[in-house]
Amino acid sequence: MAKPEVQVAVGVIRNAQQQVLLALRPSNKHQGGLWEFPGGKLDPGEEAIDALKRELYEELSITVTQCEPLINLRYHYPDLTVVLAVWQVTGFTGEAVGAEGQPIRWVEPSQLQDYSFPAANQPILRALQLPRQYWITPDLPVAQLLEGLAVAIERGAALIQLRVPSLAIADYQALAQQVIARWPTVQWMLKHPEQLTIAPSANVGFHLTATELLQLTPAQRASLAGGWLAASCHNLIEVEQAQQLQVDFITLSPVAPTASHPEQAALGWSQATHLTAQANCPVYWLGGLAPTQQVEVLIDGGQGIAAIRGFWPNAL
Ligand SMILES: Nc1nc2c([nH]c(=O)n2[C@@H]2O[C@H](COP(=O)(O)OP(=O)(O)OP(=O)(O)O)[C@@H](O)[C@H]2O)c(=O)[nH]1
Ligand SMILES: [Mg+2]
Repeated sequence: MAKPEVQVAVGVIRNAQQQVLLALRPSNKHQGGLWEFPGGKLDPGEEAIDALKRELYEELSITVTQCEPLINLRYHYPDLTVVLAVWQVTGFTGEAVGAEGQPIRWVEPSQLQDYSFPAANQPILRALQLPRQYWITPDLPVAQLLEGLAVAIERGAALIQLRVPSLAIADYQALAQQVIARWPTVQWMLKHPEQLTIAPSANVGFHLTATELLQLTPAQRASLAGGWLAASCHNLIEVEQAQQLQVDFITLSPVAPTASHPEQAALGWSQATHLTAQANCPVYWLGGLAPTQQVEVLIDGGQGIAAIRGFWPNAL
């Protein structure tokens, strides 16, 4: 018999202190005894956003006034497949209470890793830690690059891929060490580690090309576990490989035609939406997008936008 599949709307609720609300699932329920983001199943014919509002009123006695999509996930438990539409709730009225008798708790985002969640929730935790913009460096001479980085970081760049293909590996390694030391609060994504002697850590991860992703073995993946691992994807095979190897997030490109790669066929918006729905991890859309299109990307399931020219202060 086919496994049942349930559609679920889930809210990551933030209060004014930016804490996140967790509820304890009753022990007699599916995934009981674990902490959850409040929410519940869609009624037949109900839209996810309406189910979110209804469930949060029923379970917590709050009325949602402002929210934005965070991530859409499909997860196969042994007994059940869940399709989670996860929203970030940034405005609500009323005071949250455990209206069904469930214990609730406001938690600092940095403390979320101390709680046990259903297995489906891992990508939600990653999406929460990642910003909406993924900055990719243009291939510039080092002095100009450092100048641009200083401005970008000043403007809020928090996740940056150091991509400088024209640099020899020794020079790239020196530059990477320099920027990590100078801007330790930035999350740096470096190129493939086999050529580098920098280890993954809390603020240093690696971004694989699609070719590197397709060649990555589970053992190599395990050796990269100390930091974020990302990969560039352009089609379903790569997206599935990323999922298989539990890559933390991906870029999907090119969404629209770009000046830099005019020969590459663009995915187009609907294919990008389709691949994002298959990814089960945070997806940054890349290529031919303006930063102002961020809202549309979020609505269609993306984590946000990745860009080179679109973000960089002096990239052109
Ligand atoms: N609410 C919620 N459900 C989750 C999360 N993660 C996760 O895998 N689920 C799964 O999603 C499914 C639906 O959740 P639910 O039990 O809240 O549904 P509900 O409020 O409609 O409850 P009910 O079945 O008592 O009417 C469950 O199988 C649950 O295990 C999460 O973070 N929050
Ligand atoms: Mg529920």
